[in-house]
Amino acid sequence: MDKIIIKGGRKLSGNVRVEGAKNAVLPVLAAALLASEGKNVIRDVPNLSDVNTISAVLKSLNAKVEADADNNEVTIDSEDTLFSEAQFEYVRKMRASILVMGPLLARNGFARVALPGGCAIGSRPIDQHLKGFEAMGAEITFGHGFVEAKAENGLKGAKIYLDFPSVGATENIMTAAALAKGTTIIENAAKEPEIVNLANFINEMGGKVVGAGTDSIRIEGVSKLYGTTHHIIPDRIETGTFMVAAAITGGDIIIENAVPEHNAALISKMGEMGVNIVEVDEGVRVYAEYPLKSVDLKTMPHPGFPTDMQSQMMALMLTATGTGVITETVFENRFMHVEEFRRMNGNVKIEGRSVVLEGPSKLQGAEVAATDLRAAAALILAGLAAEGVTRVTELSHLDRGYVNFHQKLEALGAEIERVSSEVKEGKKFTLSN
Ligand SMILES: CC(=O)N[C@H]1[C@@H](OP(=O)(O)OP(=O)(O)OC[C@H]2O[C@@H](n3ccc(=O)[nH]c3=O)[C@H](O)[C@@H]2O)O[C@H](CO)[C@@H](O)[C@@H]1O
Ligand SMILES: C=C(OP(=O)(O)O)C(=O)O
Repeated sequence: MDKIIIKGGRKLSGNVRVEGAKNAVLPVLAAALLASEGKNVIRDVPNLSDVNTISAVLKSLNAKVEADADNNEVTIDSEDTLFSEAQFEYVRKMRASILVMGPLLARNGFARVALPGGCAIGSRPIDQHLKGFEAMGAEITFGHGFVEAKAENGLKGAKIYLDFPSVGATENIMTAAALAKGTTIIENAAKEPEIVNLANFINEMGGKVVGAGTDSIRIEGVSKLYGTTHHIIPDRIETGTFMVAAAITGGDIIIENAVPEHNAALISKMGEMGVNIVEVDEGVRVYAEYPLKSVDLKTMPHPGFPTDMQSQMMALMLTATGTGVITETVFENRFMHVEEFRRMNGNVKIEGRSVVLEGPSKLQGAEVAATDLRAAAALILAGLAAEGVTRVTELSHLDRGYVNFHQKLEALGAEIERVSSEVKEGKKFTLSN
């Protein structure tokens, strides 16, 4: 079992470059299945375990997938007839596997996908995805742990109002509608930058999608889509995580490839805390000096504050002065990391869907376990600011969404290493509590 070991107290400085966005590449690789002629070449693909998982799903569906990890490129050839079933072994590993449902339904008129079930951050139902498919004429059935959608006479365009601007439902409905007969309108659609990225990709394949990035998306179905070359947008959550890394250490770093407009809510909140974030030619510069002051924040669908930055901001707020309240409105159970922060002497308690922080906490290094992807990053961030040594385990979560996270932090001056259980600790530097 790997662990990351951090000796806190170093200010970070220098430049770091963010990768292509995990949450943009997963729907794009699934949507590549829509092309029945020509190959799709996807560029700026991050080398993540989730990308390996979605690639395995595509292969299991009879697509040919070639990864060139050195050049961050994946090529997908989905010209042959596709199989219609996505197995539990993939969906269990990664919920985003459900995103093949829209493209399969569009291509084959049938899709059978293992039900994803809940995960560490909440129950995460898919009713809004299915409501969209049903409105387009699919019949939905459940059995033996699978959900099936069948549209024997093909999908028809429809007007769909989402109860909540679900990212996944918006993506799945967009891809299903791309090859449907007629026009589909998604109202109360998700507005995340990753939705715009997916709409651009569908259009590059020859589709007709307008309105992505607003709450009303219009998709005119076309009869065929063609392989193309597409670039993935930079990862706004990796960007945000490095913004917090600079701030929590009182450091000064430049994040290359960052797109500030994608992180407006985060930049505004960090600004309220006293962190300086300025646009520079390469991306953004982030610098901070203690003491930071605590704020209140509430996670919301984009352009609100992103739930995927909630745990990292909690780490930062632990080091800030005053009382802060974080309210999670997107997922019902995304506070598993709170107990781990308490093990690090964090003064934080859960009150319903909020946590209350009384700061600053004098963070102490401890052994902690990552409970989900962003919690993994947040615990490492807390370790950068803690007194003594922090050991973070359960790193499979981290590897889903961050490329070379500890190497990037080390290059910025952090005292950090990753060891596997077979290797003795303290290879690079002397670690003691
Ligand atoms: C691969 C990917 O892009 N993952 C992101 C995506 O997840 P994902 O697409 O799963 O997130 P959604 O926006 O769909 O989910 C948000 C909320 O809506 C609920 N819901 C969703 C669909 C549905 O049919 N019914 C329903 O009730 C979910 O349980 C959750 O409480 O957006 C989330 C919200 O920004 C991010 O945290 C995830 O990192
Ligand atoms: C929750 C996340 O991802 P997923 O939806 O893939 O679980 C995330 O990226 O923080």
